[in-house]
Amino acid sequence: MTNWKNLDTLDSYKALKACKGSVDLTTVMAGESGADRAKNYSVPMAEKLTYNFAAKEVDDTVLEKLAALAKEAELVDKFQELYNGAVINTGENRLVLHQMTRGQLGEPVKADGVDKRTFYVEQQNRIAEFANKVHNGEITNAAGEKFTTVVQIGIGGSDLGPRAMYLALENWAKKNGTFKMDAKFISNVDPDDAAAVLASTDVAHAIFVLVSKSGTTLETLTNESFVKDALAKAGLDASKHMIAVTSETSPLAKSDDYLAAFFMDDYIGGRYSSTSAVGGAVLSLAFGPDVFARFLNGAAAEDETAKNTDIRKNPAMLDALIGVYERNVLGYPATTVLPYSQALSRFPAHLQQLDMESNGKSVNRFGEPVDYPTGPVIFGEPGTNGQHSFYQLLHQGTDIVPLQFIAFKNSQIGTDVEIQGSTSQKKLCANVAAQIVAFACGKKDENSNKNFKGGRPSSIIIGEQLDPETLGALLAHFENKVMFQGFLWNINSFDQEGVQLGKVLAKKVLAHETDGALKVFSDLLNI
Ligand SMILES: O=P(O)(O)OC[C@H]1O[C@H](O)[C@H](O)[C@@H](O)[C@@H]1O
Repeated sequence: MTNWKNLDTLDSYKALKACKGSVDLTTVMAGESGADRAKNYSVPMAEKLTYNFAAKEVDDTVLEKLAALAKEAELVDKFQELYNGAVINTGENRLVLHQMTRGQLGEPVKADGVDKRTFYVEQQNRIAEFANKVHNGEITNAAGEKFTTVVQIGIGGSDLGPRAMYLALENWAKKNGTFKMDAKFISNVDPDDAAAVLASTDVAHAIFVLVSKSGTTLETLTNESFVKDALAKAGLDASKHMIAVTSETSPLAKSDDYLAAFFMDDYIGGRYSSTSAVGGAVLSLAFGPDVFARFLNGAAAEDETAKNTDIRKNPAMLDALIGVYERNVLGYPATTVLPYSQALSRFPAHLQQLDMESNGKSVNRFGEPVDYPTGPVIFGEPGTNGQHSFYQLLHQGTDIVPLQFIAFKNSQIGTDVEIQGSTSQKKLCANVAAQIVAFACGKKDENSNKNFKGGRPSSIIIGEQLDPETLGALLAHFENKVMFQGFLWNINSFDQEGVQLGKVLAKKVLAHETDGALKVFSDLLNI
């Protein structure tokens, strides 16, 4: 059994605090020293990705102290307990098994009377069989015609991850001949979301995937009715156009309203569910089950790296430790994810939920207030778009915001043009390289308005090309990073009580059970 202790009680954390200010990026990232760091401060990930931390405010001494912290906080041992089936989600008294959807990292885990790895693989196989039948025309609409579009209805974890993954692989699949069906997504309870998606969809040839782990989410159930209404108006039988993905214990699980139902369970948090049936259904329908399997393999390979006790061989743990150093010792309140890849346009939105819903906590696993900052604010946009938007603050603003770049050597589609001696892909990569050094080193100017102080830390994950395996590895990296940070902060990263209050009050507003400010706002909004 491991010891769960608050970060500020650990001796290695106290030692780490003494390192504050010891690394000046404007100096160490300049000249030969910068070149050495760029070469050596790099850790291999799975699927030919590398995590490079040359431009972080660390040196060998800080790294030594981070390694001591990893050991004292028993990070790898805690991960081991997690994948061997301990009740890590103390708030909800649940196991945490999302890594098991992509592999068996440790001992078999039995829960609810079944072997959990077997259960997840069974669901994958059921989805694969269903998707193959849709693709080969064994499952069709009532007129015997093939389905051409899949529309996912879900919100939060039942939307963001699957949507980001779909967008990440859409062009890759088209280029590689594995694209099967267009996918669309309806998430918001704003009627304009469902109405606009439905208006652009040939509903007679669409299969809808209703995704809700709990089966009780207001937005999703409302959108289900919205879609059923549209299907009825088109003279179609909704039960022949809709499948469900839910947990076996949810109210949806036993309903006859669906063509088929696929299951996840309570041991997979919504924001960790992209590799479960939640992502599996839409991605297998859109790209084929083989592509989904390759995505899982990439995630599994990255999960294996997270078992390593050596911080130079465990990129997620190293990334997590540096993040906590930045948050708690250096005092940086936010971080930004900047993929230099248009395919990852919704990846930052997914990471917002993954990170902030997991680690936005003020009490530890035992319900006691913690005296130190926990999860940072996280936001992002693809580069180079972000450069023409919010980078001004990142370069010259009063807050230092650590940056997390992601870039690939090759584009997905391969169509490119050479202008002024370079392709667009080279221009994209040149920009990310330039930004790393610009942020770290800055540039002196006598005109203070044009002066760049530098000293702004960044990391970069570099890959060959964004494909199913690299995407899986990338996703697993961030999931595992968030998990390790939760361990360091001694918080439960797997529940989300903070989202409840607003939902309860919204119900009161709709029932007109309001007074005070709530009543006035209800009137102002004409509810
Ligand atoms: O999948 P569902 O049960 O419908 O939940 C959808 C989402 O809503 C909740 O409010 C939570 O904040 C999210 O963690 C969850 O992913």
